[in-house]
Amino acid sequence: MKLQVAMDVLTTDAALELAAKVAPYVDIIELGTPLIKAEGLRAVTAVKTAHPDKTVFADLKTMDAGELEADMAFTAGADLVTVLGTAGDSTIVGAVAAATKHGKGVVVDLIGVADKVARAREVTALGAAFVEMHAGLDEQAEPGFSLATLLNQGETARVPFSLAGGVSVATIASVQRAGAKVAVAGGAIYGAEDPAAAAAALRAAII
Ligand SMILES: O=C([C@H](O)CO)[C@H](O)[C@H](O)COP(=O)(O)O
Repeated sequence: MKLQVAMDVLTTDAALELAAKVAPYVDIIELGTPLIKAEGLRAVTAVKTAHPDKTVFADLKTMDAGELEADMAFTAGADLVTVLGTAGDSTIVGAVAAATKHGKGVVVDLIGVADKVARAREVTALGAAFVEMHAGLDEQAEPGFSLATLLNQGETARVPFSLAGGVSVATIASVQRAGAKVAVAGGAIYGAEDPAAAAAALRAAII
């Protein structure tokens, strides 16, 4: 299983500083949606330039204009971009067309999708590289939130998936047991006093 750091910081400088600390321990470096909204795709170019050997993931959460937005991000240096699973099929097909043109990939983020298992299968058939079983920061803060539902949905879907929803050292082994190809960790890394040590601990917890 691969490890992805989600950089939900708000400036390119902070992203570059964080990426430099954690790069030795992660496979995929994600520029979070708030970062891209704050800094634009120049942040993607800056991170890819600093880490050409890493997979750079632009969390665009595209809902429309799939081909255009994906093309913009791939041109800026992204290797993977996200499109929302709640988007129409034509948006996902458009983004996949851009990915094919650039030799890159589309990840479909299932945040907010009611039937994640069914949608995961549909978008995989449309050409998604993998889906993201995702509970966002707001959903994680809701009373009664549990990672167990996401783990179960990932296992049940039987398609390639990543998992994001407050993944920590305590839970990353369960993410791997559920069959995820990528574990995504944001707050557990960027919120730690020592992000490099936190990333190293997550890496070490992968069996
Ligand atoms: O995608 C994310 C969220 O929508 C804000 O951009 C997070 O990066 C993702 O949830 C992973 O972060 P943690 O949940 O803090 O691990």
